[in-house]
Amino acid sequence: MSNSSQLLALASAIQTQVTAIHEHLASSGQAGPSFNGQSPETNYAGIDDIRAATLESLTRLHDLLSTPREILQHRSPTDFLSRHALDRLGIYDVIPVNETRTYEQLSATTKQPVRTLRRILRHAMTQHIFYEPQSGVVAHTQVSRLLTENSKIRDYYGTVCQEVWPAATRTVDALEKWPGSTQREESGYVLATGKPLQQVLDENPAKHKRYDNAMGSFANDRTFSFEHVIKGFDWASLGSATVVDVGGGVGTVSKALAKAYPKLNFIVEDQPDVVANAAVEEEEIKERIKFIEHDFFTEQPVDNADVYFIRRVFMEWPDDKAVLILRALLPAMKKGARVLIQDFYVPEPGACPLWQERRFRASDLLALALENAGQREFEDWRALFETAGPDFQFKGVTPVPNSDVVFIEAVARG
Ligand SMILES: C[S@@+](CC[C@H](N)C(=O)[O-])C[C@H]1O[C@@H](n2cnc3c(N)ncnc32)[C@H](O)[C@@H]1O
Repeated sequence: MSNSSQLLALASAIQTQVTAIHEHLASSGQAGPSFNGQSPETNYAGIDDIRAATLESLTRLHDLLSTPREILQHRSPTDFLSRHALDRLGIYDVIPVNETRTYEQLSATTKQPVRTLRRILRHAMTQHIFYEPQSGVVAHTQVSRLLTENSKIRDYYGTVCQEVWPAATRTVDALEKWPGSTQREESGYVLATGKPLQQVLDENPAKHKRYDNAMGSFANDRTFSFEHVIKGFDWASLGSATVVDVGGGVGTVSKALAKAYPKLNFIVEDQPDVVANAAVEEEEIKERIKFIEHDFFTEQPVDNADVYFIRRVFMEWPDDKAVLILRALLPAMKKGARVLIQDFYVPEPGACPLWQERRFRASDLLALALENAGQREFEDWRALFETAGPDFQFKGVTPVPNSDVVFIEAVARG
């Protein structure tokens, strides 16, 4: 296909895809997407795969039609400057979602000159954060409303601006200073702040709270929604089985699984201070969830479980430590017992839509900047189990439809 025919093919795909979206929205009585903060958010349930395919076609068409120079200009190092300023100046708190404010009113509240506020807000407006229904008057878009109403998402971007951004500016210095290091103490974050992230969080309760809240923002999205855990693996096929939730926090995920699968029993393991805050209130699952204190770098205390489930743990540890976590399971594992991991994953280049791959790779570099950590590709997961020892048989990586997550599976050879 010639390059210009490719443009036509993409345009035609977009026409078909958008027609399907339009028909779905019309038949479900929805007005369709709008940036206006007063409009309801569009519900794409049932057509999310078509929406994703449309975004892919659009991304490719947009990039193909951009000149090389424009491609370089698509992202600016100051993209986050206005978001950082809006967060720090508390602009979200001074414009109620159904109201408007003039720049003069905002100036009186924030003590910043009108011109500064105009520059910052008008930059943010190019990212659909606020808009001016008439010149000089600021109103909410759906994006600014989301940041105003959803404290978790706001805290996520607060963390991005105040922790990730400074770390990113020093990450290449760290790479030069400590080539190939995977130590948290040798990250861009440490060069930017003088301390590893965990220490900064431990010493600053407000930052800690914001960080924890930020992590919670993934609970309902394409990354770590419980729904992907519940539906993404055939738990029912295990029958009556025992699942050890290694590093399972206060058991939130085990509780959701226990409700969905009445034949499963769970043992949730975590550090003593976490287990101390864990409890099960619900009668229907109370008998099927136990908590124990366990350091996952030491030998696994629960013998002969069917599944050792490890979710959102490996993303925090470099390979040398991840291997230790895997090896600590082996003495307890019977033949055929599974290690089931749910974690971040980066597909091979081109194996998923470009807009999605950009997100995966951005989050990979985010982990590098903050903690010298990183996301793993297929080969990395396979190599991890290989290094952990011949007693593991790596089974592969299974994507969960309509999500950004995968299940990574291995069994004990016994
Ligand atoms: C990101 S959280 C994930 C929690 C849970 N698996 C989930 O998906 O919601 C990582 C968990 O690992 C636990 N953790 C960290 N170091 C640990 C260790 N050495 N032994 C056991 N748990 C640990 C933390 O306390 C935390 O609950």
